[in-house]
Amino acid sequence: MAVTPTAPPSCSVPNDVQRVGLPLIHGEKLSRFFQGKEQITAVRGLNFGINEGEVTAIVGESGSGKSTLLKLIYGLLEPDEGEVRYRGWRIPNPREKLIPGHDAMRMVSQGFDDLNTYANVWDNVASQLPNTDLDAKVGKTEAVLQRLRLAHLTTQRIADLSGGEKQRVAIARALVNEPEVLLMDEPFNQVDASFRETLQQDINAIVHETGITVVLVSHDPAEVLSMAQQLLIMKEGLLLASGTPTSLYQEPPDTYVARLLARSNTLTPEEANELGIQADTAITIHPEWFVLSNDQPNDGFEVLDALFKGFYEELIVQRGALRLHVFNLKPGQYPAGSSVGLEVTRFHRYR
Ligand SMILES: Nc1ncnc2c1ncn2[C@@H]1O[C@H](COP(=O)(O)OP(=O)(O)OP(=O)(O)O)[C@@H](O)[C@H]1O
Repeated sequence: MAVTPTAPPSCSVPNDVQRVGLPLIHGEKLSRFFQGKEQITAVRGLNFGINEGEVTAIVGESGSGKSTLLKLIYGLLEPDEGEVRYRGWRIPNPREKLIPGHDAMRMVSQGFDDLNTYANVWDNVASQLPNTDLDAKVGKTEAVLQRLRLAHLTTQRIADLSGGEKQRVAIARALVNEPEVLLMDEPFNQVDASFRETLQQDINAIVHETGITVVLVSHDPAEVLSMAQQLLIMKEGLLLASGTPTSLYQEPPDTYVARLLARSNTLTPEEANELGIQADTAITIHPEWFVLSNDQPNDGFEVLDALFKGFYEELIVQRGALRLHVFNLKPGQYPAGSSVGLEVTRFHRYR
């Protein structure tokens, strides 16, 4: 939903004029450089929109500019070019605001730096609220601790918690002020798979119940494919693509996106031809877009390795110079050294 006219926020920039009709968060020609021995381009020329009440994930390989973009959205860094707007109002930069960070947003950074290690869970969260209304302070703290499944840990010191529990406290601390936007840098980095799933479900439920907008950074898209409505894909400071996880997964706009989202196989036209596919440009075949069989003993691929993944295996197979990654849903059927026939059920052609 596009932004409609509103009064300026408490942290508005003098003389700024609201631009209506934009998405909730709108970035335009946004660039940020750092001075090292040489100039480092952290983000360059980004144009993007983030919708209200959705989860948006910024994904990309290490050093692609994800954290820098998150800090520019929050107002912790000043853009060198371009701007970011929230509800059509420009986000103040650190020179324009005494305590940097937009008033309607809260950020959970990597490494729990904001938590007071020697205080208990309750005090870490409650300290975010003023003492002007003590009943409200207690009620809100209790509610958010309950919501994040921390009610049984209120008297524990942060130092005695697991990484996953600390992450929940950091999120509770950010949410207790009822921000309109929650920004999170690698929120699932230090947590195991089963913990990650329940935390994702809890965040999704909070988005659903409160209408909060969530923007998170992840270097591993597999973590966020199921929870984000939009992905912003970064590479070397550029916004390479944006869209829904499904559309970007099924129809990747280029080979970087295909590799990032699906650990996909990228084949030259000559390699595609070896699989019986006529192509003028590179093609992509995701590892699950194959049917495996024992039917081609002379024309099969040699299994170089069978990597155990639980209910499936990732086979690394080779025929001549052509090497592929293929998923096998019947672990143990094609051990290393055996031969396997492959039929391609689907492939993606780049335009
Ligand atoms: N304060 C800084 N001073 C100098 N260079 C910086 C600074 N912050 C970021 N950079 C550089 O900008 C580029 C983008 O960094 P950024 O942290 O935004 O990437 P990222 O995608 O979040 O990486 P990661 O996934 O490894 O955290 C990198 O080359 C980084 O070294």
